[in-house]
Amino acid sequence: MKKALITGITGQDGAYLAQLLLSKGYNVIGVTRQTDSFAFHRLAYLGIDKKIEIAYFDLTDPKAVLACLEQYHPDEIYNLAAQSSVGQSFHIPQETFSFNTMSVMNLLDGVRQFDRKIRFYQASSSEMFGNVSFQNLPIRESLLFHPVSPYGISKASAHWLTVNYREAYGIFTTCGILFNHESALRGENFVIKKLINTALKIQAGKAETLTLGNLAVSRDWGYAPKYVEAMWKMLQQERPGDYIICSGNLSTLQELLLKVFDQLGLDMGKHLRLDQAFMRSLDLGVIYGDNTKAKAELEWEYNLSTDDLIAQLIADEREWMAWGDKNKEV
Ligand SMILES: C[C@H]1O[C@H](OP(=O)(O)OP(=O)(O)OC[C@H]2O[C@@H](n3cnc4c(=O)[nH]c(N)nc43)[C@H](O)[C@@H]2O)[C@@H](O)[C@@H](O)C1=O
Repeated sequence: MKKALITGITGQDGAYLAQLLLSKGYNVIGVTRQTDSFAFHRLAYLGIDKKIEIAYFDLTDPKAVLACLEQYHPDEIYNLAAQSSVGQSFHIPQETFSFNTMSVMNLLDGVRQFDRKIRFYQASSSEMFGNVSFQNLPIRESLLFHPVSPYGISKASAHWLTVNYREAYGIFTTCGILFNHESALRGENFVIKKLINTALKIQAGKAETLTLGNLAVSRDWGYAPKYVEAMWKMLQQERPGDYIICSGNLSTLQELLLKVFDQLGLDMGKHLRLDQAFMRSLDLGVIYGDNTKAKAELEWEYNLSTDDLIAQLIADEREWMAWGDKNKEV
């Protein structure tokens, strides 16, 4: 039985990836610093909270990382732990940068010291590219990084650390450069989750207003459960590489907002407010990617249109909210 260590197990991607690996017969160990039971609500929702062994420690402590590797000796490590909010990274830049780089350094160096045959996946991000000129769209793996947020800068550093351990020590390390990927398990501060969750509450008479920031941003939005499949595929290849994982579809936030309000029969004029507080010091205008390499080399499939995505997210959110109502104590 293969053993996988997933850091960031309590987040959206950690939960879906754990579900996928369990379905493939893996023994899954999840790493987290959080001890309150609410932290595990995503795993409970998927019905897998009792199937995962949890290791509680801080990834910024190199001794604790090495001890964990020695204790569990995983075949594969999926490093998903991060301060993942771009907006928040402008308010807590030191914490974002130090956690998002030192955690990766400690894991990679732990692998180097303990067992170089352990395979390592790093969660890189489209935020590393920053604002891209029109002729460089759609973004491919070869494009130079020019991040424009403390988060993007931390992810670019972590990305190059991961490449360096591959080149310097021959360790099988791979980076998945993921564009925005959404689901009902997304944190509530991310915009698509906030939009759909609030719109459903407005429809049910449980909320009155949706407050957003910049609606003009264009992004490549995708469905998270499909994206974790690519993470697993990356670690099953003969040779390690870095892959863009995206939908290839481009929409403005305003277009998505209109589609959601339209599907739920809501009046924008009545329920939408704009607030400067949700605008960023620097934001990405238009960004979308080219997933050709992932589709060809990993045989990764992604066929959802933006309309399919919205319909799926609304259906999933309804199920998630109903589960939350029934499991208030979780
Ligand atoms: C690939 C990347 O994807 C995610 O980062 P993100 O793109 O910043 O995601 P988000 O949902 O916070 O913002 C998307 C856009 O929506 C705009 N926006 C407008 N109004 C609100 C608003 O009210 N809230 C938020 N959060 N954003 C808003 C906001 O200004 C931004 O342009 C993370 O997974 C990250 O870890 C990652 O790697």
